[in-house]
Amino acid sequence: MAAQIIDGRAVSKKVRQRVAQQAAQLAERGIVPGLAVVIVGEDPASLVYVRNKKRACAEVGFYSAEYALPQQTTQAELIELVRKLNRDERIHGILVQLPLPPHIDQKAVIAAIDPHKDVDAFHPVNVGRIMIGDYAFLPCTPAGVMELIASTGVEVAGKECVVIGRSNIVGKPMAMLLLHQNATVTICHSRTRELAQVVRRADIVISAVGRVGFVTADMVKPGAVVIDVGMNRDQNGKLCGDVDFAAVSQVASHITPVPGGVGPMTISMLLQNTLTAAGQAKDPQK
Ligand SMILES: Nc1nc(=O)c2c([nH]1)NC[C@@H]1CN(c3ccc(C(=O)N[C@@H](CCC(=O)O)C(=O)O)cc3)C=[N+]21
Ligand SMILES: [Mg+2]
Repeated sequence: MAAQIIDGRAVSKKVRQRVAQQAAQLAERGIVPGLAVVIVGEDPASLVYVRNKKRACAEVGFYSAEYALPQQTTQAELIELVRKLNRDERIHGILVQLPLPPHIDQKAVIAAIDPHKDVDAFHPVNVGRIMIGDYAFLPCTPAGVMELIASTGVEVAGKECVVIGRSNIVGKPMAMLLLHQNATVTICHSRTRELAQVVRRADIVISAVGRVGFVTADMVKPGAVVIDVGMNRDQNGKLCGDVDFAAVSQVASHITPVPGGVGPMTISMLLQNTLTAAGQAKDPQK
């Protein structure tokens, strides 16, 4: 039987409706949530994401400011802008689009962001808070994945969850969110032995590898939930995930498509975090 397709755009729309309602309530207190998006260089894919984020902000009634800096911007100049945004009262969330050009130290830039405005949850303070389960900001992509799993009605507690990929942005925080919901979590990576066998144990598989066709049908336990975080381009330049969707959807119980799965949720959770940041900011009327 074919898997149920998890509609990331539909789940995303619900989250954005909730965010828009709460933004309207904040507006009564004179607060308009504001997001600054900073991009260095002209990577066409990054420019598309930035445009999507800007549009999403407008849809939920947020203020947004875009800073498009030239490729040759120095680290000092970028950090100076970040510090200016830290002080800017209209801005509640700061997103510095990654990756940055190779001459800029990503860690130094992330560390310069005020943790209260770090809506990506990449700052070491926020990463640490995720680790101990005491967080204001959820890491956007993993949080989006949790919402998608919740939308299936499949219980996470006690389940075998396998995360493929160990990045600081997806794999590691993903494992933490699953653990906080009492899953049994395994993280697989390029050095994992018998990866297919490990993945086959999973009730819930989350792939964040970055390789077309990495997750094949033989690696998936019948009835498993399969979440595809991959964002790759195939030979024809078409956006696709890590999962062999046609074959795996014959084995899984629920599966996310790419596009239309995790991607739209990432932006919704970014909006959610910006709203949270604005709600915790000082009330301008007091
Ligand atoms: N500081 C930082 N934070 C990020 O969150 C961040 C980043 N840097 N750098 C780049 C990645 C990538 N990312 C995406 C967000 C939404 C979609 C998205 O909406 N995708 C749509 C399709 C988009 C299309 O058609 O190209 C979908 O999957 O349906 C994709 C990718 C956020 N990122
Ligand atoms: Mg997607």
